[in-house]
Amino acid sequence: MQGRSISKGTGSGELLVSSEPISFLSGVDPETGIVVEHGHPLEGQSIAGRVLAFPYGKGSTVGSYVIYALKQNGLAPAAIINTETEPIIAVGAIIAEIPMIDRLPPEFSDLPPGTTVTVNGDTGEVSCDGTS
Ligand SMILES: C/C(=C\C(=O)O)CCOP(=O)(O)O
Repeated sequence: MQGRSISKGTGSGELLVSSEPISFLSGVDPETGIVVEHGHPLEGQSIAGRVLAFPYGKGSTVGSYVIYALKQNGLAPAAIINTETEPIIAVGAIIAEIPMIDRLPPEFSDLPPGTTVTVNGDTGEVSCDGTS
């Protein structure tokens, strides 16, 4: 599936999908990689090593730095997919060198949980590697 390149590089992992936006500052613990926002659909789940898909970022601009801190701590997502990104997530992914794309076709939402996907941030493509 073809999307838009945001941050270069290639990353593979199990798809973790949030129907809701994510605030990295105060919403994700950079020391554990776990979503800690109360009531968030991903609350309690680790984003480390996953291909993290969510609509777009929300909250503080400091979220870019939290994404960088996650990478420094070895807890970053393998790649990020947004429906339509905005500067906080895009900057975080670029400075942390996390592959990132957005603007995928609607069929992307048909991929079942547990699918392993590869995100190519150079070309903007995502490919399905199978289910685990
Ligand atoms: C630079 C900021 C905070 C800090 O140094 O901790 C301000 C961030 O402003 P937001 O309105 O939260 O983006």
